[in-house]
Amino acid sequence: MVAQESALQSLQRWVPGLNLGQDTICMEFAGSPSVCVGFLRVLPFPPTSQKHALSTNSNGFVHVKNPHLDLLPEDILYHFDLGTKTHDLPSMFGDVKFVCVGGSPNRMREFARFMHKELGLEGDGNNITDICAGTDRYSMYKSGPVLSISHGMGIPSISIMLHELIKLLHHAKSRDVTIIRIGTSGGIGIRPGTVVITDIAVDAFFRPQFEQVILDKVVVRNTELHQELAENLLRCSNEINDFPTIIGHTMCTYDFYEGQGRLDGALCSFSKEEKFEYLQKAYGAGVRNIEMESSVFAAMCHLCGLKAAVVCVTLLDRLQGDQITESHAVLAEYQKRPQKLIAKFIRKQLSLCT
Ligand SMILES: O=P(O)(O)O[C@@H]1C[C@H](O)[C@@H](CO)O1
Ligand SMILES: O=c1cc[nH]c(=O)[nH]1
Repeated sequence: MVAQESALQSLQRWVPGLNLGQDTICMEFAGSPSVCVGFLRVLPFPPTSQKHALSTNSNGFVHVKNPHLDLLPEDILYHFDLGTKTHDLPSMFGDVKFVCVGGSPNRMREFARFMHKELGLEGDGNNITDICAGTDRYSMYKSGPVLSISHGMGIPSISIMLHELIKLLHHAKSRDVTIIRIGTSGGIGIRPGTVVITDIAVDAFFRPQFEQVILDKVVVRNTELHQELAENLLRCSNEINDFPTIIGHTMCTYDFYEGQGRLDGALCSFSKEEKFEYLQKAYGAGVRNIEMESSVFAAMCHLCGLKAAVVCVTLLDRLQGDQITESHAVLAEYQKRPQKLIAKFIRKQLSLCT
């Protein structure tokens, strides 16, 4: 009990306003020693400035927070079909400055081709090869300093990819990396085709946190994204002036159907009225879109010192319906919007445009 109290006191120094309770929950913070204490209840919004101070990474390298890694003779990144002994990761990835991730392998290949052209790289980019061709779990393409990777659907899939990606960037000694998820989502109360830049990812209870079960404990992780990066991206979109873009909260769910309040799944255990009440409540809490990866993405990037953003286009307004009824051509054009925005941002960062 004595040890627990002193850990709690030290946590309170990091997070003023931390509330003690009887829940079996742990809270982790970027930049702190690996703090994990039982019997805590945490307030949802530790002050922003404090959290950024905690995650500041002075040398620009990507943090891995796992002391066991140093003991491995070789690190096999199994789902990428890459490894520290079989591949020269620093020469393959040491120059990476931007990592863009999204659910679909085809979308991420198209993005890599698009970036190849946007960066004025040699050739037409059409013969760009999948670095992870030895596995069909994920696809990975590299266009100059831009890495483009697919992550599949949902939290478990993107989480596995991120563990291996963060280790890859660490082994490669990549520095000052910005990572952006470019995806699709369902909007709430906004015009389909609107691009939402996430300020904070929230769970299905609208709490800005991600809960990860580790051994027999629930560990609560912060899901705030990089606010300055979000505002910078919004400015880029205003300059393009081609499609509506807003900053808002993104709700991350474990399911596309019942988990997102849809009435059209194989199962549905609630009424139409309950669905609307829930979505209106989400809107009232600041949620403007729903997808399935942002919370773990924000949490892992924050802990590892990666500057991260989530930029998702909305395919429909969930207050108007559940089914995605737009034509393939319209959906394809919508999916291109986050890509155009990120291309503009990267070009600006590399001083390739004003
Ligand atoms: O990046 P994508 O477009 O795959 O993200 C959303 C969330 C789920 O993965 C999927 C559901 O259709 O789309
Ligand atoms: O409604 C939607 C559309 C895309 N992706 C989601 O997760 N939900």
